[in-house]
Amino acid sequence: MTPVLIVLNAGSSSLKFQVFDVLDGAEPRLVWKGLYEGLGETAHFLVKDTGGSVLGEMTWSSDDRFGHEEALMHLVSWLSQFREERKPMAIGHRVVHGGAAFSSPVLVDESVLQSLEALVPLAPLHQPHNLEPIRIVRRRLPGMPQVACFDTAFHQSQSDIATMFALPRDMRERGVRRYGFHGLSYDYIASVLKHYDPHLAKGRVIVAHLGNGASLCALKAGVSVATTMGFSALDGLPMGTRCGAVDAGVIFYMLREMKLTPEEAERMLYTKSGLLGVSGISNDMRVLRSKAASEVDARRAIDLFVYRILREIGSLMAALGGIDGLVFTGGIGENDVATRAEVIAGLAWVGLALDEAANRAGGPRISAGSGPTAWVIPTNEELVIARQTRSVLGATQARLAS
Ligand SMILES: Nc1ncnc2c1ncn2[C@@H]1O[C@H](COP(=O)(O)OP(=O)(O)O)[C@@H](O)[C@H]1O
Ligand SMILES: CC(=O)OP(=O)(O)O
Ligand SMILES: [Mg+2]
Repeated sequence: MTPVLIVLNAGSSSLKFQVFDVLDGAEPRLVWKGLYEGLGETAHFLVKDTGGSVLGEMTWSSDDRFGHEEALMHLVSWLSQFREERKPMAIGHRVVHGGAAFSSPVLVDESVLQSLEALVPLAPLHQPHNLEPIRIVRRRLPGMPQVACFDTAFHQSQSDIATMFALPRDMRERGVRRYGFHGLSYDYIASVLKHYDPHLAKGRVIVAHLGNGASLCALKAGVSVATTMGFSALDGLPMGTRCGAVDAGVIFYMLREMKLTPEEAERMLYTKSGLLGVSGISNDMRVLRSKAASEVDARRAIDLFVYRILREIGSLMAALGGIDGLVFTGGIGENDVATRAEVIAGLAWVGLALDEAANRAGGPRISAGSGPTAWVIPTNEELVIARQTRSVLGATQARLAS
C-alpha cells in the first residue's frame, strides 16, 4: 500500500485538493487533483487523474447545505474506496500568514492553531478559510497529522531593512513589518530555475506571480531579497479586487470624511478595488481583454495594472542591482499573452526584447536577443506543500525515533 499526502488549499467558497504518492526518497508524485466549488451554494465536486480523466463528479443543491466540513468529509469518504492501494498519512495545508513566529512549515497542534488564528486580521481574505479545514480535521480525524505551509516563510531570508516600515520602533516589536506572500509559488519557481537556465538559478531574477492575487519577488541566487506585498496581502500591485499600494492618507479620508466603518473601508480595499474597481466590469483579465477595445474603463484597468508592474519591477531591480531574468507565473502570467507582451515592451530600456512567436506559444523562453531573458513557468504551490509536509513528517518521525 502506498502512503499518500493530501494537500489542501481552501478558499472562501472552494476547496482545492491534490493527492500525492510519497515513495522513499523520490519527489512527491501527483495522482489525483480536484476541487469543490460553490460551497454553501450549489456545490460541485470534480476530481481527475494526471491524464485528465474524470474519476468523480457530483453536484449538490443549495438545500443540501454542503459547505467546507461536508466537502472534507466527502473527500475522506471518496478516498476510502482506494484504501487497499493508498493510505492517507498526513494533510498539508496552504496557510497564507505565518506571522513572525513561523519561518518554516510546522506540524499543527492546538497552540500552533491559536497562534495562526491570531493572524486572521492580517489576512482576512485567506486565513480564516485556510484554518477552517485544519479545525475540522482535528475534530473529525483527531489522529491525522497536519502540516501548515506558509506563504510568508520563503521571504524570511530578506534583510531587516527590506522588511521594515519607517514607523516607530515599538511597532516592529508588535510584528508590524513587511512579511511578503506567494512564497510557496516563489519557492517552486526558485527550485526549478536551474532546469530552464543554470545562469538564472545563480542570478538576479524577478518573478511576477500574477493571478487574482498578484505580487513580484526579487530572487538573488534563488533567495528572496525583496517583494511587493507587505504586512498583509493588500500591498504592492493592483490585483483582481485588491487595491495594492495606496497612500495611507486615503484610509484616514475614508474613515474621517466619508465616515466609513473600518469594516467598510477594509471591504472596499480588499474586494471592490483593483481590476474590478477601476474597470467597474470584472476582476477577471479574460473578461477585461475581451472588452479592452470597446470599453475605455477595461483598457484603463489593464493599463494601470501593467504600469504598476513596470514601476515595481524598477524598484525590485534597484534592490537586486540589475536583472538577469524575468519569470511570469500565476493565472494571468501563465495565460495572458498580451499582459506579458505589454510588460516586456515597457522593459526595452533594460534590454529585454520579446520573441512574439514564443510568447504566443506560451514559452518557456519568450525573449529574444542577448539581454536579460524572460520566461513563462507554470507555478506549483501544491507540490511545494507536499514536499514541505513530507519533510516535516520525516523530521518529526526522526525526533520520535531518537
Ligand atoms: N486564459 C487566461 N487569460 C487571461 N487571464 C487568465 C486566463 N486564465 C486565468 N486568468 C486570470 O487568472 C486569474 C486567476 O489566477 P490564479 O493564479 O488561478 O488565481 P488565485 O489568486 O485565485 O490563485 C483570473 O482571475 C484571471 O484574471
Ligand atoms: C496571498 C494571496 O494573495 O493569495 P492569492 O493570490 O491566492 O489570493
Ligand atoms: Mg493563488
